[in-house]
Amino acid sequence: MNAPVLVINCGSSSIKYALIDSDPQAPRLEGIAERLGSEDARLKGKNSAGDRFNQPLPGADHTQALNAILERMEGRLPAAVGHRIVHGGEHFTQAALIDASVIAAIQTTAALAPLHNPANLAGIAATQNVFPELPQVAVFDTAFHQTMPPRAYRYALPESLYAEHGIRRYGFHGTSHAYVSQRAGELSSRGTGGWLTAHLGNGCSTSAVWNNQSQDTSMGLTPLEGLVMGTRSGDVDPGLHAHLHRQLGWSLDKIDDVLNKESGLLGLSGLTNDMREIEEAAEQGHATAQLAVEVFCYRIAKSLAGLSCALPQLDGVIFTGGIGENSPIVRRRVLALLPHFGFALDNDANEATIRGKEGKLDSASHEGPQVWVIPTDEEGRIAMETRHCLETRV
Ligand SMILES: Nc1ncnc2c1ncn2[C@@H]1O[C@H](COP(=O)(O)OP(=O)(O)O)[C@@H](O)[C@H]1O
Ligand SMILES: CC(=O)OP(=O)(O)O
Ligand SMILES: [Mg+2]
Repeated sequence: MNAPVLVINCGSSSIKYALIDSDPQAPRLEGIAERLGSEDARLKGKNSAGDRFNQPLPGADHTQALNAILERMEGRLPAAVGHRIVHGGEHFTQAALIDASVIAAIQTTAALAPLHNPANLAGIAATQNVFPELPQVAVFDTAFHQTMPPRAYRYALPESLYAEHGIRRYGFHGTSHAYVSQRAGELSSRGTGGWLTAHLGNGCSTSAVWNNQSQDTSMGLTPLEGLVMGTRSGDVDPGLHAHLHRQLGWSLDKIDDVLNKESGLLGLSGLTNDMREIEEAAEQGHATAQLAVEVFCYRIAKSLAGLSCALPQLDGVIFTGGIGENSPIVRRRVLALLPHFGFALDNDANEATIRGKEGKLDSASHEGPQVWVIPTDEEGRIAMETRHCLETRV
């Protein structure tokens, strides 16, 4: 299949897209339609010459935005559409060609990812309207983590909650953890072995990967467990919900909203969910911004140290995502909290590896576990899995 694949990552008010050729080096048409449903809706992106555009789409919904995206395809029709689907439950261990039964299965897991799955389903419906002839493939964030053993995915809860209601840890950002760990295996003298991966974007998660298979990860039943994120709290005491309800009279919806949308870096700093701005404020002496960076880094280090138990051998750590790829401060502070692991960060390499650069950050002649920055490519991996799904279907 040589024609390009259109990759769609559909959120509740945005559609990220990329048109990806079978030659991974070919330029991509990519962008984001954002603030959909509002008067400020717009389509931002770049064309094949690399020129950027920013087109207002006042009041546009998902279908109208997809039509506008189609007009930016420069006459190249995709052969298939690959959708990022956040939660696939235990139904999906790999990508699936979308039909009525796949849609029904995604609907049954929607309750477990209320922020993500309904938007992903809306994206499928809108794309089927605009491209009724094209095969559509679902690529799941959870699929890569289906190799986790029970000791990692089971909560210590009554058996029936797992057996009858699917309450277990699933993990997310699987396409990213899979891509960066595989890439490290290709680039590093260590090959595929034991890698700790830290995907630090708006959502943040860590993973322990052995021989290209996820052994454990920081997110759980939902993408709220684990690290401190832009607006998500990550781990809190499981008793917190009852406490807030009984002591402050908060409803479950309010608690859910506060933990998902008002916590994390935003909650701690009281300023913003954007790490760039928090680092600037911290630099200028802003105490809550300093605390936000400190808690953020400490929780990453604590998670990586914990996940190392899942690996028979540690070959290295990989940083990725907007923060992992661009923040030498976060990388330095996380590694400084792991002195027993034998990492040896080269400060110049750390400072220089930003803005999409791939590289190893170790001091020369270091033989311990390695430190890598590998820019993630969720879209490229989704396109690859979409092709694979269509080429191997019986
Ligand atoms: N130069 C930088 N320094 C620190 N943080 C950065 C830098 N550039 C981007 N980021 C942070 O990356 C995060 C967004 O990550 P990204 O992976 O793009 O998000 P998403 O999960 O939406 O794809 C934001 O917190 C942003 O501030
Ligand atoms: C699962 C998840 O957290 O995704 P995102 O980082 O795109 O919000
Ligand atoms: Mg991202």
